[in-house]
Amino acid sequence: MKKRPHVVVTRRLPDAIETRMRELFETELNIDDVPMSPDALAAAMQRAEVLVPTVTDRIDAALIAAAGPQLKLIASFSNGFDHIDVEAALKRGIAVTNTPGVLTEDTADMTMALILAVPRRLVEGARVLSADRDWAGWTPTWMLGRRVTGKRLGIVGMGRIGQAVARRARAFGVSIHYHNRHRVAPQVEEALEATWWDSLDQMLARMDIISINCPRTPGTYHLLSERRLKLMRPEAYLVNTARGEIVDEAALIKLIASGAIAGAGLDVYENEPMINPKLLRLAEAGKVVLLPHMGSATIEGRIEMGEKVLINIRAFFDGHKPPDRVLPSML
Ligand SMILES: NC(=O)C1=CN([C@@H]2O[C@H](COP(=O)(O)OP(=O)(O)OC[C@H]3O[C@@H](n4cnc5c(N)ncnc54)[C@H](O)[C@@H]3O)[C@@H](O)[C@H]2O)C=CC1
Ligand SMILES: O=CC(=O)O
Repeated sequence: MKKRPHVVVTRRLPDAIETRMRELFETELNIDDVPMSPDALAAAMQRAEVLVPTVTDRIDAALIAAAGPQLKLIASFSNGFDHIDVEAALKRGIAVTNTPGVLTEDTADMTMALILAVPRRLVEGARVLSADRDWAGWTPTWMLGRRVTGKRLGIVGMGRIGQAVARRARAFGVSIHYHNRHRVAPQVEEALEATWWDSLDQMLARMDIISINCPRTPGTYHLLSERRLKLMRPEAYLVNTARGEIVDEAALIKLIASGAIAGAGLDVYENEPMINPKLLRLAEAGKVVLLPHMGSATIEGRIEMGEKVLINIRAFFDGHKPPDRVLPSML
């Protein structure tokens, strides 16, 4: 009988996925769900043929260099793969896979929720009834936000999630603009009635809402730098459900605090899980809505991500190319 591959999983996964994983592979689970230290990850990479990490595991070049020769596949339970030094892995002959597509709609829903929540002061309003309970009733001038319909949305990164955000925003009467590494296919642009901006700077200066939906790569670190954030209009909002490091967080905080940008809706942060206390104060003041990196957090999505991990591992050990290989052209 063929030897079952030895798989190490770094965090708890949905029950159904863990059960199936145990049926199919020689599986080590992280039952306590405590994040693995770099030493624990290094040890796991010494014994595993397959590592199943998530976005909270930093698989850097040093860890990959120290991995045992039996490690053949890093099958990440995530869409983004910026936590893995893919180039170093591929150089060592270790394949890398991710779980694209199955969390597109969930993450776009959460992005749209932030696009609505920030200008319409949703969280502030909800807090009035849950905490203080001192609501004196409806008044014509209290708790006024900004209208969403008729506004211009600029999407940075018009891939799967960016396009799904555009589809939703159109239904709210928002006009779609985008900046992407490459212009998207004409039929996609046409269906979304989307306007392409070759210049990110020019787009930033004209939009009411900016949504960040590009991956974190060496090229997108602080893509929204202080200089670029300063191009935004004082009435504009920034929403980021991609990765914290794409935005210069300290500059964003400064500009919101000074009124140079109206506010922000964030699901991701530069130093997760640490949150800059100044951001928490802005949240108290109703200037930002902060979510704890939960863009893809649905039961359905997490099960489908797990299924993708299973399929990728099986395909690899059956001698096929796993469907969700991260290729050098994607880096
Ligand atoms: N908050 C959350 O829970 C989640 C966050 N994500 C994040 O969302 C990101 C996007 O996911 P998908 O839409 O599935 O990826 P995708 O690969 O389909 O789309 C990304 C788009 O960004 C573009 N892009 C790359 N570099 C760019 C640059 N410098 N400037 C402008 N555009 C650039 C690409 O050309 C591509 O069209 C992931 O990489 C991940 O970091 C993904 C899932 C859940
Ligand atoms: O941020 C989550 C992911 O899957 O990427």
